[in-house]
This record gives sequence, structure tokens and C-alpha cells, in this order.
Amino acid sequence: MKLLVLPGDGVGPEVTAQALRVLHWFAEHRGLALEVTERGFGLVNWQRHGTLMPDETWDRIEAAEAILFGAIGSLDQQAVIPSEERRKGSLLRMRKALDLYANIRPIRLLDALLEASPLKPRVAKGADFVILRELTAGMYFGTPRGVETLPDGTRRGVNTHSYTEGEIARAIRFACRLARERRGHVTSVDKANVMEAGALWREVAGRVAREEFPDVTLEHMLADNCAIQIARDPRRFDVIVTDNLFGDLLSDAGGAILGSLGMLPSASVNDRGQALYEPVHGSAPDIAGKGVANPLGAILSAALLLRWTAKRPEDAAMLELAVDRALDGGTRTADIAAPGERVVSTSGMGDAVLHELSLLQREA
Ligand SMILES: NC(=O)C1=CN([C@@H]2O[C@H](COP(=O)(O)OP(=O)(O)OC[C@H]3O[C@@H](n4cnc5c(N)ncnc54)[C@H](O)[C@@H]3O)[C@@H](O)[C@H]2O)C=CC1
Ligand SMILES: CC(C)CC(=O)C(=O)O
Ligand SMILES: [Mg+2]
Repeated sequence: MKLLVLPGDGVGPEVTAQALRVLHWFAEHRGLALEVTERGFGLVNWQRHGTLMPDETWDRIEAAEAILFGAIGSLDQQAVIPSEERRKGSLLRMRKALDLYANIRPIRLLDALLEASPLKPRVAKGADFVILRELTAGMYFGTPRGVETLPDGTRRGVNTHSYTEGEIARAIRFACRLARERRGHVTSVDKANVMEAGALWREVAGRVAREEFPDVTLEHMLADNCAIQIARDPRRFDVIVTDNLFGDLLSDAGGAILGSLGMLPSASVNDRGQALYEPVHGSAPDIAGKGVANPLGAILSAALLLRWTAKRPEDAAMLELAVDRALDGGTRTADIAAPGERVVSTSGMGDAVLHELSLLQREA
């Protein structure tokens, strides 16, 4: 498997380093064919090349089968880099150009982390759902967009929320196929009560599910209510499918259930067999460079890579089990530690997962 690694900014390089160690372990011990190329992304490119996106890197991105991405974003960047340059080197450009429309964000609360969750155990125990976020349309991509100056000299910022029937239908199909492999239940989330694009989303979701997936149960839910239900009763969800903006917000809310955004992995895929794997969190400038970031979102993204791109479901399950066991054994980064628990560094968590992998390999 040819893997392009883009560690990016902030904690991105720290967490991707641990995910890479794990993938190299699978290459060494389980016969994973792995060919890694690493390139800069974000501020590092600006500093080294004077552009956020060298042509050579972009060519590699377009041709990649799988990308392991860290994170992008720094506050300095907003100030010093012209907006045209920022667009060239943005994560949104990559998602759009590769047509990575299906962003899969699994949220599973392990018993070992019940203490880290802000929810009561009787509410959160066993929560296990997936958010399928549409990733290439909606508010982040609609036109017109921009900031214009009005005749009175004040400015107006404009972003447009737009969805075609085709963009909605393919997201719903993806969610229904996912649900078939799980508990067969899809919650389609929109704001059909106030947005025309939301009403269309609801209509198309209903039609596609009814006509093409009669074995899947579909419910509709308004996005504001969904935010409440994720905190009130997360176990009621199996697959949530929603648009780009709501999916961004609701998946961070899902991260809160686990106590930290650092736990959440994601995969973004297109219909041409390309995929981008990244933790859900951003560059976390508040903790970057300290060696304290939780690498499990990145490591669990590597498990998704083993399952979907490498087509090695047994290795993916083995890695997920190694993570469960490391947590069961009490290994904690600061973000998920309860008072009194022993805290390890980013690489310490990587060590614990590798140790569990070695034990599992010996047991096999
Ligand atoms: N996919 C991406 O590359 C994303 C990039 N961003 C960018 O990241 C920058 C920072 O944004 P924020 O709103 O602060 O979001 P963030 O996700 O970077 O951080 C939110 C909170 O979660 C914590 N956190 C995040 N990852 C963690 C980890 N691995 N371990 C422990 N704690 C972790 C941070 O310390 C912070 O308190 C911005 O420039 C934003 O645009 C934000 C989200 C996603
Ligand atoms: C560029 C942003 C939309 C990234 C983000 O917040 C995310 O993907 O969750
Ligand atoms: Mg987000």
C-alpha cells in the first residue's frame, strides 16, 4: 500500500508519528506492504517553500491511494498568509478535489473511559455510533461566498448553504450501507423546518431510504434536537447522516462524550477507492509541542486505514483491541485521565499500544 503522510501543523506531527509507528509494526510483524512518502502541509510549507502547496505535493495528493493526515491550522497563519495562498494549501481543497464526500466518524465509548466522560455512566455506557458527515458540499463550499462592501461602507460576509439532490442521495446511500453492517438504523439530521436545502435533504433522504434500503430504518431529526440527544441519550444512535456544517459540530459534540476530541478517528472516502485518514481534532495550538497530545484518534484512524484501504479487517480489529487493552490497563494521556490516574506522554501512549500489539501477536 502506498501511503502519503501529511503531518501538518501543531500536534499533527506528534500524533501522526505514533500512528506511523503502529503501521510500521504491522509491516514488520504482519506482512503489511507499506510504502510511505511524507510531505509537509500547512505552515511548514510556507516556511520552507514560500507556498502552502508546492506543485509536487499536490500531484502526490491527487494520485494518492491513501493519505494519513495530522492537522492544519495556526493562529499566526491567518495573519501572515494571503487568503489565495491559504485556499491553495487548505484541507477543504484536498477534500473537494479528491471528491471525498463520505466522512466517517465513529464514536465508541469504552468502559475503561467511563470516568473520562462528562456524562453519567448510566447515560453513556455502551454508546457506539457513527456520524456520516457529507464533506464536499454545503456551507463550506457554496457560492456566492466572500466579504463585500455595501454602499454605506459597512461589510457583509456571505456563505451559501447549497446541496444538489445527487450530493444528498450519495451521502444517504453511504450511510444506509454502513447501517446494514451495524444495527440497521439511520438518523438523518437537517433543519428542514427553516432551510430550503434542509427540506430537500429530508425529502431525498426519505425517498432513497424507502426505495433502495427497505431493510434499513430511517428517522429524521432536527439538528438542534440532535445536539441535545447526543448528550442526553447517545445510545439511541446507530448511524447519523448529516450535512457538512452540522456534521462538523455534532462530531465534536460526540467527542465530548468520550471526554476528549483526541480520541476520535475519521476516514473520508470517495467512490474511486481513495481515502484520507485523520483524527477529528485540529492542530490544538494550546498543547502543541509539549508531547502531551492524545494520539489515539490518529492511531484509530490507522485502524480504519487497515480496514478500508489495506483491506485487512483482522489487523484493524487487532489494533482496535490493542487500544482497548492499553486503556483497560490504565494508560492515560492527560486529556482522558481521571484524578489520581497515571499520565503518559504522546509517545508513551504509542508505546502502550505497541506493547499490547506484541502481546496479541504472541497469543495468536
Ligand atoms: N482537521 C483539521 O485539521 C482541523 C483543524 N482545525 C484547526 O485547528 C486549530 C485549532 O482549533 P481548535 O478550535 O482549538 O480545535 P482543536 O481540535 O485543535 O482543539 C480543541 C480542544 O481539544 C483539545 N485537543 C485536540 N486534540 C487533542 C489531542 N490529540 N489530545 C488532547 N487534546 C486535544 C485541544 O487542546 C483543545 O482544547 C484552528 O486553526 C482550526 O482551524 C480545527 C479542527 C479540525
Ligand atoms: C477545516 C475544518 C472544517 C476542519 C474541521 O473542523 C473538521 O474537519 O472537523
Ligand atoms: Mg471539526
